[in-house]
Amino acid sequence: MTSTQRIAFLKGHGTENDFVIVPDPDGRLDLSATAVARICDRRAGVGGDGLLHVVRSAAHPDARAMADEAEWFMDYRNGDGSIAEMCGNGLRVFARYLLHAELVEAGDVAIATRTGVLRVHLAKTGDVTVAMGRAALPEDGVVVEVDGRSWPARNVNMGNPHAVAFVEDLAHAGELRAQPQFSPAAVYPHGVNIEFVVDRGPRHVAMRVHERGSGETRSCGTGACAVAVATARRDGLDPAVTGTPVTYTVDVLGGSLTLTELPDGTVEMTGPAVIVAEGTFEPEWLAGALAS
Ligand SMILES: N[C@@H](CCC[C@H](N)C(=O)O)C(=O)O
Repeated sequence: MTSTQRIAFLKGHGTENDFVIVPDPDGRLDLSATAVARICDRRAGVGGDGLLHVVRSAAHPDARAMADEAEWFMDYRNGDGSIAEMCGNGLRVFARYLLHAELVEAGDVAIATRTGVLRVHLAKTGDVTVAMGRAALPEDGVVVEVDGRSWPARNVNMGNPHAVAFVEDLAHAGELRAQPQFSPAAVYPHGVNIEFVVDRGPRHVAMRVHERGSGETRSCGTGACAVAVATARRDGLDPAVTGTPVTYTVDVLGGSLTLTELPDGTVEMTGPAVIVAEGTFEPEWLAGALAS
């Protein structure tokens, strides 16, 4: 890229988990962690919880092997520039962008991610449904602690790591300006996303989340999946045993998501995905960010 080129970006969100979308079909941009953090900076950059780098699978080393199955790769980055395996809200927004840019047609779309190829059902408008794969729930005796209170937490892996703690009051999670303490540290060698959950009614819960690499966000799609599965097990429900799908509504600060666990153990997530704005980076500013 030369400093005179105008590079486009878009802004989007899914239940107010917001993303800078950077289309780069041929994988020409070298997005270092520092460059991503500068773009996601809410005061000195565009601002977002994370960044969705839109690249053809064939043009990215992490996705080349999936190119026959999925033309597009979601190269997701957290707001601090770190790479995460998966982002559920991001995947809905990514799919909405592909349709918006006429890169795919409405219907069923396969998208490559760092957890493999995932399938998205995309109507021309409205909510997006994503097949998020299976949750793994190893029994690890995880404990989460905030401001002197502690709770046992369920370790749930949705491609990325989660600790789900059931609390009496979401305010007990505190200000979530920093990562809550957790133990044993060895369970999460690469960090963890931590969800705090309260009951709202039958098969209906609410959560707050502290995300690895982004801080407190107003929603986390993989977190909502983890919460739905952890709540189902707490409630004595397991679709793999009963053969009956189980659906939970999970309220997040930025809206509501619907999660269904199917008898084959996979989880479907349905929720909004909104493109908010389109623009171009100032070439000099972007050149500085990319060089940092
Ligand atoms: N907000 C995302 C999760 C993004 C990745 C996460 N912060 C991690 O590091 O694992 C979602 O909607 O799933």
